[in-house]
Order: sequence, then C-alpha cells, then structure tokens
Amino acid sequence: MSSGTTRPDRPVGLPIRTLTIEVLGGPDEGRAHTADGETVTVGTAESNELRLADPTVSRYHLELSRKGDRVAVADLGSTNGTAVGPVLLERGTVAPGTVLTLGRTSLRVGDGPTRTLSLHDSGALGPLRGQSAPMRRLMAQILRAARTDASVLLQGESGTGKELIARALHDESPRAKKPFVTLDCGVISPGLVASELFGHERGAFTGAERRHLGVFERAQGGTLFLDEIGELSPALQTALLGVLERRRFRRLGGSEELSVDVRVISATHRDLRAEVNANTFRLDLYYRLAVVRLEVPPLHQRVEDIPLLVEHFLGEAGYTGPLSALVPPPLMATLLAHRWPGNVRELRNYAEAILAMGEPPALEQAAGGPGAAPASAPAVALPLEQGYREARQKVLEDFEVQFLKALMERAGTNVSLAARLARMDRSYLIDLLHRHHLR
Ligand SMILES: Nc1ncnc2c1ncn2[C@@H]1O[C@H](COP(=O)(O)OP(=O)(O)OP(=O)(O)O)[C@@H](O)[C@H]1O
Repeated sequence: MSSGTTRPDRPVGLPIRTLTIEVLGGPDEGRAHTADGETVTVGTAESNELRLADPTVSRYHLELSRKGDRVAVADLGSTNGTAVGPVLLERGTVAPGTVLTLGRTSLRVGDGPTRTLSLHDSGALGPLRGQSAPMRRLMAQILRAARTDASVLLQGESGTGKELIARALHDESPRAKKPFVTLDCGVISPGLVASELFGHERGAFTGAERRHLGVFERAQGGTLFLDEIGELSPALQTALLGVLERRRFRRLGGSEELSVDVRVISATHRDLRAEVNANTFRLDLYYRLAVVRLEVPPLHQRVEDIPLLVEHFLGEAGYTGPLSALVPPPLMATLLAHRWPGNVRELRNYAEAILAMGEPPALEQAAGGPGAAPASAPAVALPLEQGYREARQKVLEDFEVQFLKALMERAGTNVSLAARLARMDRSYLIDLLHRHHLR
C-alpha cells in the first residue's frame, strides 16, 4: 500500500472566482472590498475582511463565499439578522448582484476577479492524508502557518482531523523537537481545568497532595493544543487571556511567577464567532487565539479523499493486499454516498472493522434518514412523576450506564481504547465505570 506517497497529478494551483462587496447604504456607504480568497467575513470586529462601523451590525455578522456561479451566505448568529428584501436568511445562496441588508447597512455582492489559490503538491502531509482540493488547500495553509509562531484556531466538526492537524502544525514548525501537549477542555471536570492549565502547589486545595505541573509548564518551548476551547468557563477565559497577554502565570496556590514560551493551537466544533456575538466567548481572547483561523471541512464535502483514506487506514492496520479485494467498487460507491456524521474517525473505525471482520459492517443510518425515529419522539423515557431534579439525575444515570456498557462492548473491555473511542479522559472513564459498578 502506498497511500503515504500518493502524488495527485494535478496542478498546484486552484483558480477561483472571487467576490466583491459594495456598501450601498448605512454609515459605511461607499466602501467596497474585493476578496483575496474564497470567503469574506463582514462585521464590526477588527479581524473581519470587511470591517464596518455600523453599530446595528454584529461583531461577526456574515460570511460570504463562492459556490460555483452563486454566492453562499451564512449569517454568523448576528443580533439583527441578514435579509434579502423582506426575507431573513440564515444560510443559503444568492445570485451575484443581490442586495443584502444587515441592520441599517445594505451591501451588494458581485463577481470579483479570478485568483489562484495554492494547493499542497501531494496527498500527504505528515500523518495527514487527502487529495481533494479543500484538503490540499488546507495542507498548504498548515505549512504556511507552521513556519510562524501565530496562534491557530481550528474549527471543524468532530472527527475531521483537528488534533492531527495540530500535530502537523507542531511537527512542521521550528518547535518540532520540543513538547507537544494536549488539553481537552471539554472532558475534564470544570473544577479541574484551572489546575490542569496552570498546575498547583501542594496544599493549594483539598486533595492537592503534591505539586502538579500544568500544561503551560509541560509545553514550555513547544506547542500547547487546547481542544474544545469553546467549553472554557468565563472565569477561565479571563485567566487564559491573562497568561497569553502577559506571557507569565502562577501555579494555583503558588507565589512564583513563571514565564511562558508556548505556541497555542486551539480547536472547537462550534463557530466561536457566534459565541462572541452572543457574549459567551470573550472577543479579546478570540483575537488572541484566532490569529490564523483554519476551517476543517466535514468528510462529506471532500469525498475524493475517501478511497485514499480507506487505503491508508487499511495499510496502517496491516493490510497489504489490493484495496478492491476488501472494498469492491459497489461498496466504494456506497462509502462515497454515505454522509459520515462521525467524519474521518467514523471512516477509520469502519475500515478497521472491515479488516477485523473480513466483511463490510452495516453503515449506521444518519439521524433523520430512513428508519430514524420521528423528531417528536422522545429519545428516552421521561419520568415525569418525579421532580425535575430527580428525573434529570435518573435519565443521566441511565444514559451513562447504557453508554458505558455499549462502549465497553465495542472496545472489547479495553479501557484505553474505550476512552479513545468516547474521546474522554481515561481516568475520568475509570471513575465513571467504578461509579456505576461496571468495573
Ligand atoms: N486527513 C486525515 N488523514 C489521516 N487520518 C486522519 C485524517 N483526519 C482524521 N484522521 C484520523 O481520524 C481520527 C479522528 O481525527 P482527530 O482526532 O484528529 O479529529 P478531531 O477533529 O480532533 O476530533 P474531535 O473534535 O472529536 O476531537 C484519528 O484517528 C485521526 O488519525
């Protein structure tokens, strides 16, 4: 199997038609912008490509991108919405020439000149595989960002490869020989995040029996990857901002100030620009984290990557035969048509299962597909006769037990594998298993 060296025989540039935006009305009337790349964001915050002064426009109001002959419009959770005539538009496409209204501002989107975007010249970058144009575009952006010390924010659905990309950013950077440390802000209990970030001194709080080094200290000189950054509480957002601004911090319960030389990469499955608009994520922290913002497309938007990825995962699992013997063309056609809600992770599990079982397992039906439960049917029995608090507790406990049983069955009782599949911290999983007497 040779997927690691696959070199698509395509040119290393992608010509795209860009966009222009003219401000026809409102406080910014007369301004215009021509896009450099495929997307343009509009809003009042500094990091928008088209920054407006109109106070009725949100900080991150709108994203416009080319979709063939049309222009895709995505409202980023703005306060006053985006309208075409009397119709409010959250997401959709419009023809060039359409006038959009944002608060008191009106904009006309139009065709811009053609530009050539650079693509990575192969289907591999470190551990990453992908030969589709979006993936090779992303690889080119990763290589460019890796050479700088800029903070990078990765945004994409779960399982799209954000952690692998963070790793590639580190491996391709001048910090490659220094540590790469990950903290998943979504799976550790909220009370422990501060001590995981900054460490603590012995006796800093009940149970702190010895000094603990936080991730900033362990990543010194290297890269810190903060996964699920959108889950940070407001207090921790403030504390993290302080460290990033001052480049210094103290362990919890400590008095010594320690200096930080760490490059921060963070990731989220949510659009933090909408969280900034809603005031649930600090704008100043967003600026610090998203000096470079990379969007990782879901797998169904880059289906050309599927054969290469399947071949790669089978090869990693030890398969040396021809791809078509395990995945004949009709099965490959099914894989290309599947929606892959779990993205590349789901594809990897699927490829490994084909090899383990010697035959293709059934693909899970996406929610809403044929056979899915009607939207109004409750997913769990609701114990309405109990009070809210007790009922919530009971439903949660039932869910945890069912989830853990299914998880341990899938993982063949291997706790490390189970933690990986469930994307949770291994020690937290062990705690949960003990709590429910499943171990
Ligand atoms: N482009 C790729 N090439 C090779 N392997 C990939 C690629 N993208 C993802 N994977 C594999 O898919 C799995 C999921 O990737 P990863 O954990 O990086 O996703 P993620 O976006 O960080 O997910 P989550 O948000 O759930 O943490 C991993 O096993 C990873 O190695």
